[in-house]
Amino acid sequence: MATIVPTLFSFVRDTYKGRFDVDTFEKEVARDFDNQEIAQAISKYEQEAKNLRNKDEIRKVIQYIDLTTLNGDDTASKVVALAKRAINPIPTDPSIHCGSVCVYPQRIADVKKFLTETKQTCRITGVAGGFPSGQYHLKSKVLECELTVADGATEIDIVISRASALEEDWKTVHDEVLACKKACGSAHLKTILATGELKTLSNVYKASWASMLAGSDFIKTSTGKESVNATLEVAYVMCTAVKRWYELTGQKVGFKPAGGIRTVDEALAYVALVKDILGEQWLNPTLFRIGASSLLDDCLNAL
Ligand SMILES: O=C[C@H](O)COP(=O)(O)O
Repeated sequence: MATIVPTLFSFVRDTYKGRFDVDTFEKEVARDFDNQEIAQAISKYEQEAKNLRNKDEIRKVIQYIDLTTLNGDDTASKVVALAKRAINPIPTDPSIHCGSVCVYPQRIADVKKFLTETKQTCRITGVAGGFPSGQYHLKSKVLECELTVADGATEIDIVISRASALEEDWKTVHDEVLACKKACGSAHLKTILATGELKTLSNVYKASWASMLAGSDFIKTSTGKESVNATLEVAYVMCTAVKRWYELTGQKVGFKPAGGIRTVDEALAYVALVKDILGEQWLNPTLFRIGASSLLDDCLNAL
């Protein structure tokens, strides 16, 4: 049994890798979600968040944060200040670091230069691949990923084509993510589903599946630029997909809720959800991040 299980995992993984078969996809994603069951689970997570609220958990939340600025007026000095904050978010405790610093492609080189000159390390996330609308030629999405990695990004957050998703063209969604994954080389790929624009939970599940099939290292809820960003409801569906993927392939895909998460209580509800659906093993920055521009302020106020 001990040898059969890894063999089965690698067989399933190799069957899926880089391939998209419409029939197999449709069969795997043909599932409904019970809204009442999700609502009950969410109120449980919100309750548990209150129990989790203590200094140790808040310190952990800080380490999950991809500390983000994604504004048109971002400058070198602004992103360097953000990187300093991500490296040492709690001035009295140099052992704590944020998950990464997350900026637009044109600002990656500024962060990289600062880290090189000061001999410091920090993961650098670049949003790329037509962020945030996804309404660009694939060639330009791929080039943007390549350039962003060349400038020093260690992680790339791309966004799926909502047009293809809403037209139920899941093969195109998959193929675009796959092309970006190849363009990222060894940089980690986080794929944003922009769930607020996907209309149904079934679409959220399908988008999760297409993204994981294409090799995403993480799936992420939102860009922060949609009118509806991260919710516990879509987190429930995405983590259910991550769990199913793990059961089938043995591969752990990370989860990143992002957009509109501003308070410790909100963040801890996501922690409770991940713990319940995926287990403690997902609760570390390798597999769980929170994309946020202002959550760190509330964490520091609560310490
Ligand atoms: O990926 C991260 C999000 O863009 C941050 O969104 P936020 O500014 O609402 O925290």
